[in-house]
Amino acid sequence: MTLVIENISKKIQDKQVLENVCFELHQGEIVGLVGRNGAGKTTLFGTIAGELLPDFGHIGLDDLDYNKTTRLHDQLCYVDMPENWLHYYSPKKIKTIFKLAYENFDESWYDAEIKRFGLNNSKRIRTYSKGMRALFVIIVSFASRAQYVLLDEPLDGLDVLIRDQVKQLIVNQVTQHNTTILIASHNLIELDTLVDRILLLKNQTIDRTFAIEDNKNIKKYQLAFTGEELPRFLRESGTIIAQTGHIVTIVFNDFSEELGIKLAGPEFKFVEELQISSEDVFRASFAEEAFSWQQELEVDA
Ligand SMILES: Nc1ncnc2c1ncn2[C@@H]1O[C@H](COP(=O)(O)OP(=O)(O)OP(=O)(O)O)[C@@H](O)[C@H]1O
Repeated sequence: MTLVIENISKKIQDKQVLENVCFELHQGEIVGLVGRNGAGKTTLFGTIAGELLPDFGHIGLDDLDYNKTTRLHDQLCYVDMPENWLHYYSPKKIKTIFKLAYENFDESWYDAEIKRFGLNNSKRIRTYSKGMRALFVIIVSFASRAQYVLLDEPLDGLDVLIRDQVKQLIVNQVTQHNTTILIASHNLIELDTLVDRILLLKNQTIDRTFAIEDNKNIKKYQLAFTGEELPRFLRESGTIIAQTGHIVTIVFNDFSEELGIKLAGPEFKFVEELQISSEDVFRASFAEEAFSWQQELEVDA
């Protein structure tokens, strides 16, 4: 089964938030969704889940239209706490609601996890702390046993110990149930340890998809140049994410043998390849904005 997001466009109050968003999610994948604040991640989740109607485009599960096929609705779970009305209810009550909504709801697993994490079964979710709410969302979403689970900032507000447990829950869910999980997060370091690939939402659309593990062409270097000026080919072939005097940290999206030869030349005092992370790719994708802010700060100072 494949979830197909096809040409989704959405305007909110005359503002184009999403435009021609296209991607597919396959069974058993964990995929990250990243973007700047206000990029439209939550809007995209709401649109995929059918809470918001797209202006154009459609969400398909294989050949069927998700929004128009009611029997598909237990194949996807998105709980957008705290906005969701569910927060007025206790886990005990929510169980009865979810059992009606999700045919394969795993009651015994749900009860066991609520108990294991010490969540109060009779207290309304709105009285929970931020971290407890986040934990509850993950438990109820996974207990639905929906094929597709959308998690918006699932690790936000969780302490380190619970975070480790939650990451384990995510991995177990995929290995044991072949669930597909789409995770929106600003925590790129943690995403790197979880996801198979990352979708970058920029300029209202999926600007790029990347997988750090598989992509041997994305490289990060730290180097010191010898001359007065930064060698021009660096700016043309890479994105500088940090510079202090003659020392530069640069990300190459498409590293080649030819570039490797140039870096070994006399223009550089030292050249060292560094381990790349999604955070570096993110910085490189928004380098122009970061650079213009830096310039504004320097003018103000
Ligand atoms: N109900 C609304 N009314 C007006 N504007 C909205 C509404 N919901 C979202 N927007 C606007 O749509 C844009 C996308 O918002 P959204 O919450 O989807 O972004 P996001 O990527 O999830 O942001 P963040 O990372 O900060 O959570 C923003 O400019 C936001 O102001």
